[in-house]
Amino acid sequence: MLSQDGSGAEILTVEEMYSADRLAIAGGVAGRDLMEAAGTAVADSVLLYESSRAGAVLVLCGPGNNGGDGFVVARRLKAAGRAVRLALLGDRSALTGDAAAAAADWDGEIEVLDPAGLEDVALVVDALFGAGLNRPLDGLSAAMVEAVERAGLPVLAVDVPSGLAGDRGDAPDGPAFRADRTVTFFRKKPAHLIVPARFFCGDVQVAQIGIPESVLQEISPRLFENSPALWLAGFPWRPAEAHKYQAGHALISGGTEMTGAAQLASRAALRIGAGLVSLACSPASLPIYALANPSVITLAVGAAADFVAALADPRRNAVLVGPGNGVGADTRERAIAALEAGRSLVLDADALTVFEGRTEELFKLTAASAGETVLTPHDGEFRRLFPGIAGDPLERARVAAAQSGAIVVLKGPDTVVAAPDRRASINGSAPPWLATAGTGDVLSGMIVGLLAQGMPAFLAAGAAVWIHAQAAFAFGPGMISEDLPDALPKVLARLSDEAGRAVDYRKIVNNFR
Ligand SMILES: NC(=O)C1=CN([C@@H]2O[C@H](COP(=O)(O)OP(=O)(O)OC[C@H]3O[C@@H](n4cnc5c(N)ncnc54)[C@H](OP(=O)(O)O)[C@@H]3O)[C@@H](O)[C@H]2O)[C@@H](O)CC1
Ligand SMILES: Nc1ncnc2c1ncn2[C@@H]1O[C@H](COP(=O)(O)OP(=O)(O)O)[C@@H](O)[C@H]1O
Ligand SMILES: [K+]
Repeated sequence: MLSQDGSGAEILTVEEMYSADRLAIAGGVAGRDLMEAAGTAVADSVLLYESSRAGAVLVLCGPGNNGGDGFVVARRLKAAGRAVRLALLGDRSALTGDAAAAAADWDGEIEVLDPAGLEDVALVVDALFGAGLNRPLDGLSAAMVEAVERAGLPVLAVDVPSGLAGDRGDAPDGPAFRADRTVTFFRKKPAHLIVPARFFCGDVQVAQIGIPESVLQEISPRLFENSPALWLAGFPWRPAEAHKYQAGHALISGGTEMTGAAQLASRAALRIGAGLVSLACSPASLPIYALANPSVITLAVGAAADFVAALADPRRNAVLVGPGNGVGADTRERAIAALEAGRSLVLDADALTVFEGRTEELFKLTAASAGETVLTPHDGEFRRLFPGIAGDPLERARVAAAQSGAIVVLKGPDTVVAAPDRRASINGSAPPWLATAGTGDVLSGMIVGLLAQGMPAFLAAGAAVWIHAQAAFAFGPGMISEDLPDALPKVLARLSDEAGRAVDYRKIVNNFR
């Protein structure tokens, strides 16, 4: 499965990466060759992207295989004519296996790791610890991190910046290198994507080192970087002969005071392709909604029973409750009605908050519902709904999905989409200008729009999160939430080109000219 940069979209835990190494070696690839390829990829990256800063490359080697990679880097750089120094943490005689062999091939000096020895250094290659780090850095390695940071030297990390645990996205327990670039091997690891760990990695480059793709069948990863590779094949492009009812009918619950939220969601649901959108609101607020949204059907819903009646039409196949709905019994009743009607459902914002302390009731209903449910909390809403769940965003989203039986979209700079069966995706890049009022409403509207078109919830949520971020990139800084729905067509056009559908549309257009 290929992601945008051409590497696989799978993300491997450290344990899974060790399995990949083991399986490759069992399949006849020599461990020493993997290390040679890894070190060579890092050296190539140094030679390709290094700035014109004067001075030597200082390779810091640790006691394990990450250090072994470092010896290869140093040898390759020296062979390419680059001035290079190498410093080792610990004793050379303590090196074993492939790392000892790589050290034996290094014919230069082996310095003692010394935080005071940073004069005339242009770039630091951090090969102290990679996947094997099992406790916070201390002593000499911690002092080295601090000295490099004080000196303001650029850092290229091998596999993972030392001090970070590859599996974890939260802040490191001790000092860690802040790398400008990290070269990792075969597939990314969780720390390369989850914030704040991601911020320690800089640009992440994935190098292929000879591990065959076939090892993934045995490993069967459950975690992916969010990219079209995950969901494009299931994207609901309109067939040429479709009428609007075949593209689904989303029912969106609107509030009485915060009327903007449901309008943003409705526009987004239409832009992402829902055939029809009905917006249910109080009779008093109906003129506000109706005047501003000519393509949206407005329904006056006074009492809870009116919302149940609106759900009676089976063509209203996907429902969104929450944006601007208000934290009251009304909102909860609407959510419950949608669950009991067995619709595909998105619960966002106030529809999450109204279940604070009542999650047992909610989760019983999600389990019993004939439709899939998507919960889209930001961090604050997540804490309200799932007060006992700790860990980094990936772990929290996964536990919440298992507890609730719903797809959980934990929003942030690294939005995680998790399913009850542990499938999860992490969105690797979203621009910070998405952090503005109303963008979450747009996202929930996009998800319900895709659900209405029949896309399975895990894929719909992943697609919406990715497209949402891409639309924000396409618009650029200064974007406000109103801009987002109207930025969707550009991203959809690019995607439909990628999916090969654009050809069909062009044929149709040309036939009529
Ligand atoms: N064939 C392969 O497998 C390939 C692997 N590759 C490379 O190998 C890397 C993984 O190598 P690895 O497993 O040897 O672990 P690594 O990160 O070097 O450190 C382990 C050592 O550190 C020690 N230690 C841990 N924490 C510590 C601390 N805080 N402070 C001090 N010491 C600490 C720990 O010692 P101990 O726990 O026994 O005390 C142990 O001795 C991987 O990231 C990639 O770069 C590539 O070459 C491709 C092929
Ligand atoms: N620092 C950030 N970088 C990138 N995206 C962000 C950042 N902070 C928030 N977002 C995204 O912005 C959106 C905000 O949603 P939400 O908090 O629900 O806003 P609102 O309630 O105002 O609609 C989410 O999609 C989230 O992933
Ligand atoms: K490292």
